[in-house]
Amino acid sequence: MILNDKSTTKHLSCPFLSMLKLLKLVVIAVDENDTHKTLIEAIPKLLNWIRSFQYSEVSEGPSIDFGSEDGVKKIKVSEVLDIEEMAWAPKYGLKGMIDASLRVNVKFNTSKYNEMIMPLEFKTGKATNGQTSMEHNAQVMLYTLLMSERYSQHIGHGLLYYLHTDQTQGITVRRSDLVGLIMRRNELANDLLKTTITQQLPPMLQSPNMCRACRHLNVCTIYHKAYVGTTEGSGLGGVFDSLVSHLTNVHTNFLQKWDQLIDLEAKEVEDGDALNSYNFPMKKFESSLRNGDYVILSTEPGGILIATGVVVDMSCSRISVSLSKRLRLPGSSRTSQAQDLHQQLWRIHKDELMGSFAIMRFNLIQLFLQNEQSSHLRKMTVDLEVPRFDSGCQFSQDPAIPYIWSEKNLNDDQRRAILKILTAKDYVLILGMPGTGKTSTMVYAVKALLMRGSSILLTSYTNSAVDNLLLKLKAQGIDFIRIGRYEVVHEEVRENCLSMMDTHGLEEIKQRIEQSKVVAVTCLGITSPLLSNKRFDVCIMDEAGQTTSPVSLGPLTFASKFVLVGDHYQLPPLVQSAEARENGMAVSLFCRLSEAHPQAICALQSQYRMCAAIMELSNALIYGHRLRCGSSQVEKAKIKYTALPSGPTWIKL
Ligand SMILES: Nc1ncnc2c1ncn2[C@@H]1O[C@H](COP(=O)(O)OP(=O)(O)OP(=O)(O)O)[C@@H](O)[C@H]1O
Repeated sequence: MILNDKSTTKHLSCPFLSMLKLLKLVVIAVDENDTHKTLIEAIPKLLNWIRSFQYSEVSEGPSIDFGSEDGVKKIKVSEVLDIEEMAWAPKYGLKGMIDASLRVNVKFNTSKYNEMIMPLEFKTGKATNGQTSMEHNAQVMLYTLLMSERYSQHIGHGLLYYLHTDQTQGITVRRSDLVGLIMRRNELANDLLKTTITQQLPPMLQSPNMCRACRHLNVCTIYHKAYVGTTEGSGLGGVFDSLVSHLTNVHTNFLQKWDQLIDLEAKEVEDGDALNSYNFPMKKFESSLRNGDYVILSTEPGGILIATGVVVDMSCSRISVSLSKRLRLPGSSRTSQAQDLHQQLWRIHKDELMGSFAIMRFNLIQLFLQNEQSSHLRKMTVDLEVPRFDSGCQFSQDPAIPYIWSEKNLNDDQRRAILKILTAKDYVLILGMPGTGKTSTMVYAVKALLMRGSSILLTSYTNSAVDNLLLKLKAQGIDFIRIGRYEVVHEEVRENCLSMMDTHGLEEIKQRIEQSKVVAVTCLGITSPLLSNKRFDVCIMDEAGQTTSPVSLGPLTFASKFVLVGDHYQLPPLVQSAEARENGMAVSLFCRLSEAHPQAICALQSQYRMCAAIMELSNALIYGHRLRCGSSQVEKAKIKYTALPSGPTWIKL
């Protein structure tokens, strides 16, 4: 069926629409019809490739040029071992994802065919000469190295297929080329290592032609300015100045400080107990893994990376990981595959690249880019400029103000907090002591902002805090979109996840996101492609007192003003490295802004969770008697306890 043009096109194009929904192709900002057309046009070429290269007893296979040393060879593909194979070689410090891993029969000068394993790399563009072609060749050569390690055999050839020109090129690996590539890799690794030890970055290339076209130019120049500082050192003259002239010493010190703190914390986590290995079935285990964590699966012993996935379920004896494709051990035969997988001892560890540190670094650098949004956020969070508020009299026509005054479910503190949010031009800090109705206040703040027509990004560090707020919004009949992986979202909120909605194609997805006034996501979920290019009037962040600054900054970049809700008297952000903690990593943005501008704080002090005697303990120890009971019922509340005849002897009434 796969080799029949019509049915393959039909087969591949039908699930395409639903695939679009799942893959959230909104990110690449392409027209759905164009994408569809590209795919449909590619299918005949791919089928043709498969037809001509597939193994046959009768045909010789196409002739492929493997370069001056090996010349032209006839080749036939006898088996596709894997597609998108994760190849990771800790020995060389390299990893990659191979488009297709093939078993190939190659006819050398004799009449005999030799069986070989080789990588096939697809390129959608043309075969060019110059730099690009060199990069493609180097990529395939490195894949052969990774595959040699993975399949425990020497792999010395590879294939490159250019879809645009329908050309297949053979690549013969020369030892000298590999040595050159490994040396470049080592130079890079050495520079990175030096950076972590001496806090000095490698020099810039100082090549205006190459640098101007480089997509990392912004980030590279910002780091260069922070660590080295000079225009001469950049080798880019005026271009460098135009990219970084907006950065002051305060900015570069901030960037350096947080960059180093993130390094310290990342090092601690990597060296610490983030690695967990389990055997199937598992004995009882202790783990720092959580549902929803991105993980890497590798074999033990050997440390060969097999797959990446997401933890979807955990109990004390079992861990379930959702994988994007079938699990397969390289070198294992089809017949023994199931048994080999079962007998394998597995190592499962957190994929930190997909995790918080990469996002923290990304957020940090975003703050220093030269654009209007970054500039405003920088003024507030780095320069600590005084936050501005409108005077209430400007809002005589604003429906949100009378609504808040008339809302009976709010107490005075909560009302004052929401009015402050409505009048803020930059940001507000809501200090919510325990049980004082932070969540309820956020719900009514959302209602009031919606009356004004504002768009709102709701966020928090944990999925549970985001969903807790959403459940209350739902109870009030407020519509929202929840961005996040289905498995980690509260089941009553799942129908608000885009992947669960009945949408028809990209345009509708884009429209729904565009039109939705309330979008909710965790602080680390902001890298979702669905949020690219989306702007909000306000970002409301819960648990802000427990979230580190570089994590908090991410969601704030999406909005014109922000509301941080938290209580820095409760738990600070969790920081594992003692050195990072001592140097300020556990000081949240909420805490920093509270200390810099107490006038931006609105405190919720009436609590509904503790009777007077219990509250007094919190008051005496932490809150300096600012906490009060929200009602006399709360104040006098008592638990009615009826002692059971066999009840614990230590409880005495
Ligand atoms: N204005 C109010 N009048 C009466 N009860 C209220 C009021 N505001 C909140 N509550 C009640 O107080 C309790 C705590 O509210 P909520 O969960 O919103 O507080 P929180 O500050 O988010 O809690 P936490 O300290 O766990 O973060 C809830 O039972 C809620 O119904």
